[in-house]
Amino acid sequence: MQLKVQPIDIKVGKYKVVMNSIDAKELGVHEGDRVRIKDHVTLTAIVDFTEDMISSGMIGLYHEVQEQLQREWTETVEVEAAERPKSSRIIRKVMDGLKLERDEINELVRDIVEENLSDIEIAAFLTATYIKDLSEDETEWLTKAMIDTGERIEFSTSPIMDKHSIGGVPGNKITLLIVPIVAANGLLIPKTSSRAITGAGGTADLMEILAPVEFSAEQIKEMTEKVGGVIVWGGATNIAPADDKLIKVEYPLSIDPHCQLLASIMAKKGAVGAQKVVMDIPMGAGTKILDVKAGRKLARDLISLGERLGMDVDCALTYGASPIGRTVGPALEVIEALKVLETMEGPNSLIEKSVIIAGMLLEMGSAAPRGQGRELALETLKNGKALAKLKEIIRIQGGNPDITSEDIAVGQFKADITAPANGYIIEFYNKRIVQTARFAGAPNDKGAGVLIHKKRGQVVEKGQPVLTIYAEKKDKLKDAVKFCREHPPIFVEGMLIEKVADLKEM
Ligand SMILES: O=P(O)(O)OC[C@H]1O[C@H](OP(=O)(O)O)[C@H](O)[C@@H]1O
Ligand SMILES: Nc1ccnc(=O)[nH]1
Repeated sequence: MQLKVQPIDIKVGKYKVVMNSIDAKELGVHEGDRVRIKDHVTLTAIVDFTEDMISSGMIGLYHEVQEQLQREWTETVEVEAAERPKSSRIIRKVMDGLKLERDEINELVRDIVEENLSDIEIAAFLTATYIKDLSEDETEWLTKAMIDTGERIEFSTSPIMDKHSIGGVPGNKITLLIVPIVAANGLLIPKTSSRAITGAGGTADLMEILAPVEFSAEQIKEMTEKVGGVIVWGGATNIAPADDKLIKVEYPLSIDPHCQLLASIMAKKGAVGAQKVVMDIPMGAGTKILDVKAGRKLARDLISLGERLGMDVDCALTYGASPIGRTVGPALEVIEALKVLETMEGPNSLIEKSVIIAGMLLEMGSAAPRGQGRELALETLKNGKALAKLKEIIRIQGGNPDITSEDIAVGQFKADITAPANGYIIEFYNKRIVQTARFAGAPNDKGAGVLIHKKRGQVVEKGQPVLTIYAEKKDKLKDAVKFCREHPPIFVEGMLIEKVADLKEM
């Protein structure tokens, strides 16, 4: 079928076209099916429908397709129905709970990287693995395929250190302290982070307030060799490029399936050439890992996957049932982390967790004798060497090294959430805190988030502020306050959970 080209100058991150339903029917394609566009080059694209947007006889080409075809809009193209990629059958196999061959996993990852799969197909793959985990072999192949479809960094010195958190605990800004502590002690740590997955601010979202986070693999190597460390966004690099494409679909579902989490983290570590890695596994109610048993299993899986990739992995099971520190959301978290670096003033949960994990890295990298890593890490914080190193990292990434915690702006709209009764706070719901911060606009609105005044175990009086919500937009603040009122993130001893009068309502 010959169709006249209508350019649509929107980037959708995939080869996608819009067709009128009459033409689509004639061609025998449905939404989500593939068409082959034949011009001086041939490409396969995913079909979208919108009757009013495109008239019959025309085909809308999104930016990526136009770029590939390099044609003017007046021209026509030949369009024919195409088969779906083989990967959609492979995904079906995962949905049926069947084991995949290594070649199939390679093909699937290649199609993810080359944007040949729709978000619906990727969501089906992720959901299937959420319901039934991939085997150890499949997870190893997935990780290796993710590494092999991108660039790799090879350093000429060793050891190359790295850390990663599995996420799931709000306010986990520890990377901003750990990377400079480790680099200040002469070790190399090329840290790649993701943006928020289930939270309200990933490390990449935080670091972006201080400096650009988008660099090529080559630049990461160069910067790390110069100053000892970087904190960059993995998604901007061609390092394990499948990772961010999967995370983009995980984010709206708020899921991080076990095998995907392993592959996502370990592919990034493998691709930067990390040799000695510490994993932070936050545990407890409202986190990704509910108890010690599950935490130990994940630790074993991470260590064993590390062995398969030739990496030495140690794990820290950490307390995650309450947020780390007192802030959740990018700007608030950066302020809190900088204050600790500047003055050592800050919550113990943040300082202690950071120095313990930094200490483990210092010992693994032989920068501190066994048993003395924590002390050295604390000393590096106290004597200002960590702050000086963070400034070097900010400078080399192109940010302003003179920035202080005072310079960082939070959202101009704010509202307090007060205690509903007198008593001890006996529950603190992580997920509701994250949801509140997300309703307020985090992580995209950097100034949005939640400041926590009172934590679990503390006494409150009725009417006393427990949280302050910050937002950059008034409407978002309203949404966050409404959510918080309907789903209180804290529970004070003695509060009523629910009144039940009629069994029929249950
Ligand atoms: O949004 P949730 O799922 O909580 O966690 C995702 C965060 O956890 C990891 O932290 P880090 O890079 O080790 O500091 C990721 O890179 C990301 O920043
Ligand atoms: N799935 C993931 C969890 C935490 N960090 C990541 O990079 N990826």
